[in-house]
Parts: sequence; structure tokens; C-alpha cells
Amino acid sequence: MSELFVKICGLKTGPDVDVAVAAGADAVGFVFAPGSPRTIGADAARELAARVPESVLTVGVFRGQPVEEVRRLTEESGVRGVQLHGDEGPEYYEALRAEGRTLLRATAEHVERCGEYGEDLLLLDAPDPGSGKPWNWGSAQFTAPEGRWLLAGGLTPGSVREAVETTGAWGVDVSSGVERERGVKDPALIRAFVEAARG
Ligand SMILES: O=C(O)c1ccccc1NCC(=O)[C@H](O)[C@H](O)COP(=O)(O)O
Repeated sequence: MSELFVKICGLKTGPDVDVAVAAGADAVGFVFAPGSPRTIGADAARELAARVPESVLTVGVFRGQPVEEVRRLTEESGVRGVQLHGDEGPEYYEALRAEGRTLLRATAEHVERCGEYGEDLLLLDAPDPGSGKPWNWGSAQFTAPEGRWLLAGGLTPGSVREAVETTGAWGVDVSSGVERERGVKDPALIRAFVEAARG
């Protein structure tokens, strides 16, 4: 099996981006959704994305924003992936597909397989994304989707390995669990998370 895909989300500073990349993250996320302590603008994201090597995917995170706004922010920032947390339907993904970006669909609903909406990666997350609250991925009722999917929602360096082993997730995504306070990343936790995730 290939190595677990690890995404570190909600990065706001150059040093934190550098730590995530050096730790071995496969993707880094910049929050464009309004109203979060992690929200940054296109100019800040462009500067952060410029520090990231080609091998690491840069992802803009959106929630309930018009497709024109998503297009504008992705173009201005230069991120190569788009992560959607709203109620966007397949037509929304179709509208973005032509731009050649990696599309991530985040949902708290049960999903049979990745790709149903035209997404490249599926993100199974808590109902309140970025809150650090875990959801019940360990329950007997949970069935993993087919295809490439990431587990998110309240993961920490202490819980991520068990979560991967229990669910068989293809990848993981974290924000709160690598912060020392809400919206402020902790380099040691970023390193510990990536290491623990891959066992
Ligand atoms: O981070 C936010 O504040 C946020 C706001 C609106 C939509 C999405 C948001 N974050 C998404 C993520 O950081 C992750 O994809 C994921 O939800 C992990 O969150 P966490 O439980 O904090 O580890």
C-alpha cells in the first residue's frame, strides 16, 4: 500500500507552511471560507503557496461561496486544489472541473464512493468543519466509501493512528489538532501528527 496522504489545513504563516512541508505533508490548506480564525486573503495565500514545492498540493478551503468567488480566489492565490464544505451539487464541481484543479468534496454525510459529484478526493469530516470536534468514525454503523478518501474532524497526534487503522482511510486532514490555541499552529504538533499518522 502506498504511503498515507496527509493534509495540514488552516495554515497562515510561512514558518508553519515550511514546517508542514518539511514534516512530509502531501497537501497544505488555506482557509478562504469567511468567519474563521484561520481565514486569509488571496495575497497572503499566494505568498504562502509560493513556498510550497510542486510535489505538495496547495488547497483553498471554501464554504458556501459563489463559484465566481471560488474561481477568483483560486486564480489570485494560485492554489492547485479546491476544497468545498458547502451544499454544492455536482454541477458546481462540473463548473470548476475545466480549470484543472484537484477538487476535494468535504461532507459529514454517508457516501458510497469517492467521485459521485465529480470530486477527485472525498473528505469525511465533522458537521462543524475546523471545530476540532471528532465524529463517530469508530462506530459499527460506519462504512468507509470506495476510492480515495480522507478522514478529518478532531484528529490529533494521539488519535490519528488508531483512526487510520480503524477506518482504513486513504488519507487524513487536520487543523485544530495541530494548534496550541484556536487558529495558531504548533510546529511540534504538526511534526508529531505527520509522524503518528504514518505510524
Ligand atoms: O478551519 C476552519 O475554520 C474552516 C472553516 C470553514 C470550513 C472549513 C474549515 N476547515 C476545514 C479543515 O480545517 C479541515 O478540512 C478539517 O475540517 C479538519 O478540522 P479539525 O477538526 O479542526 O481538525
